Amino acid sequence: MADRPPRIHLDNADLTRGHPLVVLFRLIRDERRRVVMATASSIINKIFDVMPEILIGIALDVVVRGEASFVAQLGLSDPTDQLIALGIATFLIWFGESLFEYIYQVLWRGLAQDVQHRLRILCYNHAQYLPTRFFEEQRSGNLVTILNDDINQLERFLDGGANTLIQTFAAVILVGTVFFIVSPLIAVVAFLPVPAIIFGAFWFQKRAQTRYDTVRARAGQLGAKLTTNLQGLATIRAFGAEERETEALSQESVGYLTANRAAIRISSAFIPIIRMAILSGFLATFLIGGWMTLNGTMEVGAYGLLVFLTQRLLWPMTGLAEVIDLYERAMASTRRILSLLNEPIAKDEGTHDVAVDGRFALKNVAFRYETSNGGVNGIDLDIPAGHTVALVGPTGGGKSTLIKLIGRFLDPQSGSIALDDVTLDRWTIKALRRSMAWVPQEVTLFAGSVADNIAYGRPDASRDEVIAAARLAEADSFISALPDGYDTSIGEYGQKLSGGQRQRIALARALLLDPRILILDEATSAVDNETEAAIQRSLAKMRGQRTVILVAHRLSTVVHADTIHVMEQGRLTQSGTHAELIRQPGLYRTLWSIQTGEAPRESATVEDISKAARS
Ligand SMILES: Nc1ncnc2c1ncn2[C@@H]1O[C@H](COP(=O)(O)OP(=O)(O)OP(=O)(O)O)[C@@H](O)[C@H]1O
Repeated sequence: MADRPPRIHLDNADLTRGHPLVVLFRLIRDERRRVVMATASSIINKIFDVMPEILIGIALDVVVRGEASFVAQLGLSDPTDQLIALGIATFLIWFGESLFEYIYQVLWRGLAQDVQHRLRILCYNHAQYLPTRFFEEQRSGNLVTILNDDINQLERFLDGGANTLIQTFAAVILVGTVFFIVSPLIAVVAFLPVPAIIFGAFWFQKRAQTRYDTVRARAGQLGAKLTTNLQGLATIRAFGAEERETEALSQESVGYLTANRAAIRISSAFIPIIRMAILSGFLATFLIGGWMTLNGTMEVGAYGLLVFLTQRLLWPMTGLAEVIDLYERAMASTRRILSLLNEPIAKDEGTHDVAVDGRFALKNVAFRYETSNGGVNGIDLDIPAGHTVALVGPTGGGKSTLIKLIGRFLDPQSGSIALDDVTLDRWTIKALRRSMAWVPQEVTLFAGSVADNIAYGRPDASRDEVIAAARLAEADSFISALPDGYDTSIGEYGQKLSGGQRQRIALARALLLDPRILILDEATSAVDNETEAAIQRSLAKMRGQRTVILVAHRLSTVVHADTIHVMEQGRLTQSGTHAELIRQPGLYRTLWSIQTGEAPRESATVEDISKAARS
């Protein structure tokens, strides 16, 4: 079944309602038959498991009472025949026990694997649709911990916990029945510790619960710190911060360790306490049964049977402690998993899904981040189809926020953004994603070949189409020079690609989509002059064919734009062509002077200026 793709519920509302355990069962509701078979195998195995004790009692009965024994009453009068029959029964019982142990192990552990597989895919899939804002507030390492660690905790519980619970319950019923048949008096005495054990288990569970919640939260923090540090290893090394970071990580690790110790102190106390309760039940059977046998009111075989069975009844209950321990850890993890699944996904309620022209109209758009005062305010902006529009301005001015709003990765809190006269919330997300291609500053390359990476948005693209896109992005010549050309593996070679080469692959990837709208988010900030010039040439070739929105710090990138908008403190403060802006006093002219190192000449052509800026 693990091969079957899991049923994905994007709307998890009805799936994740209720107690975590109920949610787990809901998750495997289509596996009812397997659960029933696994439960039956656990019970049958338990029946076989208590049989040897009964056989010991019967064997004692045979050797003590001979021809008057219980087995003799079944028709086997010769004690030797009785022993042989008992031997055969013992063999069959052990064989049956082993067989059903194998079956329940395979079934329960298989189910545990399926549950973890389904939850992992469900969570990952859900995470992909969460609003951008969620990730800006979460540390991604915490998400990795949920997807890995927390789901593994759950698997550990399901692996053996369900079986232990069922078998303990079955043992109480089975052994209790035998006890009541043989001696109701001893049955009552032997069962006296059971309520104490169950009470103890619940007492323990209550105390353990909060401690395990802390353990899981600490595990999330530790995972987040580890991920951040491993990703930023180059920076740590460059600043010689290794010792400081080891100390910081050690503090997180100590936090996790301390939380675990608190949980361990509670969980370790359970078995010794339960052992004392078991001792009282065992002693009662031992003494009262012995006294009754001495008095002749109980057979030796029955006495032996009860003494052995008390162990069978009470000892497995110590296993409850371990199960409750696993259960508490698993439920703490499940609560974290469910809190992720209950995060509302980004709204996709639009229905408009037609070919896109690429015309934007923003009216009085405002957006403010909850966790800072940053954002954008009062944005009025028209972007005609096929125009190249640039956003420039100081850091923190709101450029990235604005393009996230245009791409509908964020929704404005007031005002409206329309694409081709239809507000963004009325478009399907699919249509928006299909029409806009992004070239980010930080390029992510995935495992696979260079060609696979260029074709990431259109896996069905032919090799010719991939090469054409690479040519347009001026990436073809360096890709052809790689050891295996377009088939060069990114896994083996990715680290060796320069920032500029990665950037050109990203541009090719975007161009292969042939989007109506191309968004370059500081795509040229960190690249060499040659790559910047190459990207400029690519953009020049597609002028008028698609709407291009580019965010840039380097003004040389934007001189050719049809309109340049300057953003400061979340507002648009200047708009115009390069030639217009350079002539007016304002931030653009100041930035230009700083970047070129000279005051602009009014007669300078765009090409002159561009050259000056790049030199
Ligand atoms: N995820 C976030 N949570 C809270 N505040 C944010 C977040 N992202 C940005 N901000 C704030 O919003 C404001 C605008 O940021 P934004 O990233 O849009 O500016 P920018 O012009 O793109 O800057 P840069 O040129 O440095 O990329 C800043 O004050 C920033 O601190």
